[in-house]
Amino acid sequence: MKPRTLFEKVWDRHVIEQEEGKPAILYIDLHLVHEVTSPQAFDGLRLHGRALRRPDLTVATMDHNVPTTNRSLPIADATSAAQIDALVKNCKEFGVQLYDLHSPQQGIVHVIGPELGLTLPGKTIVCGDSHTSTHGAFGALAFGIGTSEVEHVLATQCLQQQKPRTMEVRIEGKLLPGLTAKDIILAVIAKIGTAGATGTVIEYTGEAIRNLSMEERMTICNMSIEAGARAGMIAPDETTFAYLEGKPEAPTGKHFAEAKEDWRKLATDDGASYDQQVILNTADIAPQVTWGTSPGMGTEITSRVPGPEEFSTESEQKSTRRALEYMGLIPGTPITDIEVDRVFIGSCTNSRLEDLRAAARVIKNRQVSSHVKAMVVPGSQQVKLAAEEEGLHQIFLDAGFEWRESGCSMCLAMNADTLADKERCASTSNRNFEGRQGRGGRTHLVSPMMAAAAAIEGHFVDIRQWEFID
Ligand SMILES: CC(C)[C@H](C(=O)O)[C@@H](O)C(=O)O
Ligand code: SF4
Repeated sequence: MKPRTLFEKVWDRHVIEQEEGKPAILYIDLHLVHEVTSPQAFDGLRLHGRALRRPDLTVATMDHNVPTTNRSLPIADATSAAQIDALVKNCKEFGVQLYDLHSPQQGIVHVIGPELGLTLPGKTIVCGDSHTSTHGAFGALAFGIGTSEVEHVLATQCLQQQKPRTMEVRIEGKLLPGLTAKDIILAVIAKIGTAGATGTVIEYTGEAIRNLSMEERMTICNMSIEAGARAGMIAPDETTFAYLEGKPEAPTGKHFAEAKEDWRKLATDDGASYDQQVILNTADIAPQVTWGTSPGMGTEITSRVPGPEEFSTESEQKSTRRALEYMGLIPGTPITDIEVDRVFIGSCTNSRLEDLRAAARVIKNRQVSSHVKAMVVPGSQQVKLAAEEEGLHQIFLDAGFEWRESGCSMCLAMNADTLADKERCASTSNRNFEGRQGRGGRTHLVSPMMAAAAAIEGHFVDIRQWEFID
């Protein structure tokens, strides 16, 4: 048989029908649902008198709209309250397991899937959410779908899909202290651009990737979509299996051993080829800070804010000019001179236990700068609890951070957590679009360590040169 990539193997296992020149029909193993992109889909089912094809393969949580403060109070925002109520009602009516506002397993959909062991190697996973690519860290084929497709999957458990092309992103070298998975993926996007991987599924390979923990791998796959890719994947290995063993929904005992043998077969075969290839070495990557209004507008902490003339095309020059104006930045300013008003540690990119540990290590026995307001929003209630058991919350609170309940929060400001006009934020999230964290708000994407150091110093600092206890 012709050597195949990880993506091709998972794809082949799920094609139900493939007519020449047409999209394939894929079987979907897991459908994750949240409150923003599901109400119309459930309405559609009702309208056509349809039931759910596989309620047992459908799991819902509420994350985008949920308050991160006291949850016993009613939700003030009418749209948020309506979406949350609709999800409760729909899940009840259609028999879907829901982790609601008061569930100990509630959290951002891409954080709870892996932590519950729902996300497994070789699965096809969809959700009405672009960052579904996160789950590819386990060697699943996981991608975001639109609301009409959500309805289609609810009704049929299948999806029409054009076969994507493949791209290998190989990261060579080792990660030195201060450099993180977030810096790798921001550097990849800065290099290839936000459309660089359009129409492809990325497979991340190389020594640096193999040495990453599962949580770090999720950070990488999470942002694949910001490079334009359909999905990002990493071949499952011992790190993956160790993470999954004992997770509530993962196979157990003999079944786990059998599953492991099967999952091992998913790795890309020797001699398989990709349609495109990008190679980076960690030696050439420094901690990253975005300066503009797209995740590709990023640079190194040791660098300066670029000017429009540094870009070759007229359209790049125009978008740079506009981004600098929106961000209130002057070309030539050293990145380390940029002062921040707010720090947000959270989102499905960087709100897991290891992220919180990394940030806590930086801030321990220090104080948040007097002109900065900083908050930590754990990705799930389970992350929150685990962090509290280790005393991380106390480190954050002692330093002057707020410690909140889990959800998307200020990643996209659909709840009450927003930036004010012109407020500047060091954020561990994945999108820095205009208005993303609140109208007129200015977002700089960074790693949790870099965000923590910015909270303390009040401006960006090179974490590698900054003294912190390791
Ligand atoms: C609300 C949802 C549709 C959206 C997405 O698809 O990604 C959100 O999660 C985001 O990060 O912008
Ligand atoms: S945390 Fe942000 S990126 Fe992730 S699902 Fe929520 S809104 Fe989207």
